[in-house]
Amino acid sequence: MSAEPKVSIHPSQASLAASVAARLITRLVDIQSDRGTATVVLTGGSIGTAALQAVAESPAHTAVDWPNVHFWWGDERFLRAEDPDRNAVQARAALLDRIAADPVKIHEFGSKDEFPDEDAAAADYAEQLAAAARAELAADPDTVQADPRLPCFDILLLGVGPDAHVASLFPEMAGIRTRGVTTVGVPDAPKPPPQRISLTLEAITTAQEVWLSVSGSDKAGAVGLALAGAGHVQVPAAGARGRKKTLWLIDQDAAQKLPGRLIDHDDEAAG
Ligand SMILES: O=C1O[C@H](COP(=O)(O)O)[C@@H](O)[C@H](O)[C@H]1O
Repeated sequence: MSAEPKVSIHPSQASLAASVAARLITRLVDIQSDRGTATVVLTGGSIGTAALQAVAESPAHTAVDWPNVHFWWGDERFLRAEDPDRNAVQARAALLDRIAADPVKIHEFGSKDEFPDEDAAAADYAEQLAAAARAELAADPDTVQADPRLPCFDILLLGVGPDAHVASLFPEMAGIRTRGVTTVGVPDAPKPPPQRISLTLEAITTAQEVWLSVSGSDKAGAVGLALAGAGHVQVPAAGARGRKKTLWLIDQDAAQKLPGRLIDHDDEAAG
């Protein structure tokens, strides 16, 4: 089960980041009003980090019950814990250190300070995820999990690289082909740093909602191919879909090669 992509186009990178932030705040409030807690999977990258900063700067963010939000990551760069290039370090500066998040619910990937290599850190994250899934089920036996090894991800945020990579799953490489596990160590990413850790595509597609945020003309080709229905091994972003919603939030520069049938400037269409 996966949702067909919907596309929302924004005039600029700044308005895109503000829109992602506003949507995220609104959805978290909605989810928490139903269930009390919410689970979001964060991304690194330019727009992902700008959107988190926009959340922190929005007066509306106080409507979210932040101590009851779980934060996971779709991928991480395998570096020392406080390296400024780590996605978690950037997310902390942009948002997590500025809200009342519960440290126990901030689930970072392990670092080079703790693990000998990216495979060991990936295995540890898979175990953290599985433990959270077990705890979720114990707290509410009616929880419907898409995969018993994973907690229910309400919203999973992704950026997209110019080569169409998502998380740290790069075209034609082993990570995007990996099946049967929830996380994967990436020893040889073409984008620095080479050592990374990522959720697998199977894990990403368990999310209820997958939101891909993309800005810039250098990514227009990747967006066009992904939305034209390319294969996920060549174009990983094409395979990133949510079970209930797949939402592409892009700016006009990234929309230049969008298949015509998908162009809809009415933002509500992607709601
Ligand atoms: O390295 C990464 O790149 C992608 C895309 O980043 P962007 O700066 O081109 O938007 C990001 O989604 C991923 O989390 C990150 O590790």
